[in-house]
Formats: sequence, C-alpha cells, structure tokens
Amino acid sequence: MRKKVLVTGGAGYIGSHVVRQLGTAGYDIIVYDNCSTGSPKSVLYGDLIIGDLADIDHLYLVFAKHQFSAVLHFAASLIVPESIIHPLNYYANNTRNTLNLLRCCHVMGVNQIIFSSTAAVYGEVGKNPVSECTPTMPINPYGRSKLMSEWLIKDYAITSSLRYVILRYFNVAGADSSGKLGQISPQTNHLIRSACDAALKRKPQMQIFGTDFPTPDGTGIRDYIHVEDLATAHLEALLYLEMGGESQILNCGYGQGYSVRQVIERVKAISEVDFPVIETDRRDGDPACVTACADKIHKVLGWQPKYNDLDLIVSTTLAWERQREMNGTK
Ligand SMILES: NC(=O)c1ccc[n+]([C@@H]2O[C@H](COP(=O)([O-])OP(=O)(O)OC[C@H]3O[C@@H](n4cnc5c(N)ncnc54)[C@H](O)[C@@H]3O)[C@@H](O)[C@H]2O)c1
Ligand SMILES: O=c1ccn([C@@H]2O[C@H](COP(=O)(O)OP(=O)(O)O[C@H]3O[C@H](CO)[C@@H](O)[C@H](O)[C@H]3O)[C@@H](O)[C@H]2O)c(=O)[nH]1
Repeated sequence: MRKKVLVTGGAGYIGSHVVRQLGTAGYDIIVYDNCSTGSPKSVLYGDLIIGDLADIDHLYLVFAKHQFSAVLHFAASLIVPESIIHPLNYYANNTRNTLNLLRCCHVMGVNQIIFSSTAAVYGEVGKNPVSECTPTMPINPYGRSKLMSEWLIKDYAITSSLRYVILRYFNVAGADSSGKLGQISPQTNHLIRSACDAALKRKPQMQIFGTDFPTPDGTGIRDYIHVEDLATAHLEALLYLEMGGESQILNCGYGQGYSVRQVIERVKAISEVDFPVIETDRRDGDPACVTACADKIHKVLGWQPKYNDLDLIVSTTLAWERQREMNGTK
C-alpha cells in the first residue's frame, strides 16, 4: 500500500518542490495549506485541503479521516524583518501551530515528523561554518519561534514514540528545471529574488542592507542552497525515518558562503543587466555571516547535492521569473 503523508505548507515554495518529488516517488499526499503565501496551482501531486493550522478542530478531522504515516511540516511565516514588527504573529503561526500539529500527531498516533527549521536559530555566530552542535542564539523573533518549535518536537519525542528529522535550512533559492515551480509569494524579498527583480526591471534599483559587517567586502554572507537539492534531502529524511532511523537535527547547506555583493555581481553577469544598487543601513535582525557545516547530513542521509553552484541557482531563478512574466502570472 502507498504510504500517505501530510504536508503542511505544501502549496508554498519549498513544500511544493518536495510534494513534486514525493509524488514522483509514489507517495499518497495530502497538502494542508491556507494559501496565505502559497497557491493551489503549485500543488502538482496529491490532494490539497485548504485549512489553517490554527484551526485545530479542522486539523483533527483531517488526521482522523486519513491515516498518515508521517508529517512534513513546512507551513510558517518566514520574513525576518516582519517578525520583528509582528513578533506575536510569528510565535502564533510558527510555534503555537507546531504545537497544534503535535497534538494531532499525539492523538492520532503519527510518530514521524520532518520539520522545516532554519539557520536563523544560530543567530550571530562567532565561528563559521556552524555545525548542529553550535549553540543556538537566535537574534530575531522568526529564529526564536522556530527554535521553540524545535524544542516542542524534541521534548515531546522524549516521552512518546515520535521520531523526527529537524532540517535547518540555510538560504534557499532557485527553481525546478521543469519551469513549473518556483517562488511566487509577493511578500518575500530574499536577496536573489530581489536582484532578479531589479535585473528584470520590475523595480528601478535594489538595496544592499549594510556594508559595514565584519566580512571581507563588508556585506552579509550566506550559504545559498538550491531548492531541488533541499527537496531531495526531505525524501531521504523520510526514507531514513521509515527505515527506523533515530531522531536527528541536520544542517542543509553547501558549506560555501557568498556575500551580498558577490551574489549581485553574478545576477548582473548572468542577466547581462547592470541595474543600479543603493547601499543602505543594516537591516534589523541580520547576522553578518552564517554558513553550514553539512558533514552530518552527508553522513546520516547520504545526501549528495546536484546543484551546488551559485550560477545555477541564479539562472534557474531568473528563468522562473522570466517565465512568470511570459505567462502573465507576475
Ligand atoms: N525560504 C527560505 O530561504 C527558508 C530558509 C529556512 C527555512 N525555511 C522554512 O521553510 C518553510 C517553507 O518556506 P517557504 O520558503 O516555502 O515559504 P512559503 O511562504 O512559500 O511557504 C509556506 C506555506 O505555508 C502556508 N502557511 C503559512 N501559514 C499557514 C497556516 N497557519 N496554516 C496553513 N498553511 C500555512 C503558506 O500558504 C505557504 O503555502 C518554512 O517553515 C520556513 O520557515 C525557509
Ligand atoms: O534586497 C536585499 C535582500 C537581502 N539583502 C541581504 O542579503 C542577505 C540575505 O538576506 P535574505 O535573502 O533576506 O535572507 P535571510 O535574511 O538570511 O533569511 C533567509 O534565510 C534564512 C536561513 O538562513 C531563513 O530562515 C529565512 O526564512 C530566509 O528569509 C542579508 O545579508 C540581507 O541583508 C540585501 O542586501 N538586499
């Protein structure tokens, strides 16, 4: 019998890529999503149930109707500056709603979960790359709301049969090569998306937030991971849990950092557009540099990334954004 999995946030950017890979691998999929930032059009496999994780009664009904072997939990709010302005919304949507999900897992006996965590749980790190043992000291409500969700999962697992894989994603970008999936949320303004928007003349210029960080060129450094490689890590994590693997926290990144200036330079080179760039003050809640030590995920899951190349990440993002323009969906 095909295994049935629940994917919260499966209509969103990363979740939809994972749903596509799960569908190709033959899983039976129920996506639970309120479509606040995701879209039904992005759900290429399985059934979409429109619902909010805050509505625990509805969530119970979904769990009662279907027998899930595992849950993949993507649904969240994830914009760092917004989390500083509206912290309670972040604790509600990220932390409280993870609690709702765990309560349903508890009542219905679902004992495998894959959770979308973030490099933001590390905060301003002294030494890079960061390993899973690096102390977690998030510096914004988004990171704290996610760390608290990790604690809920870990504490509950101590007294139950729950086994988990917590994946700490670094900066996710790129789009799938079929041209069917990519980032669609108008709210997100991640660096690569922002630079592509400037290259496609959707805005007159872009900004660099801070040029006085203690980094070689003064701008923030991040570890950019292609969404397809990240999606594959989820399938491997699921297989790992199905084979009886013990609970794990795993960084998902390539271990290679790029500065804001370096990323902009690649977007300009690949798009062949020299758009204006304005240097402004630092954005609140931004650490200087965060890159992943990914040794553990290679070892535990045997994960072998295929798209470990900034130019490929940029070119698939540009291709996706150009296609959205042609389709009239942008
Ligand atoms: N994008 C990144 O760079 C990044 C990095 C680290 C971690 N993450 C994590 O990955 C996960 C997915 O992020 P994404 O980039 O795909 O974002 P996204 O906004 O595209 O996807 C989130 C999905 O969750 C849904 N959702 C939000 N709140 C919900 C609720 N209360 N009930 C039901 N559905 C709800 C949205 O409609 C959307 O479809 C998040 O948990 C995020 O914290 C993302
Ligand atoms: O127009 C822009 C956008 C971003 N940046 C800078 O680019 C870097 C990366 O920023 P961004 O792409 O917004 O990502 P982060 O703030 O690092 O956060 C992302 O990456 C985290 C994991 O590292 C995830 O948890 C978050 O959800 C996701 O928003 C930072 O130094 C920003 O200050 C700019 O200079 N100009």
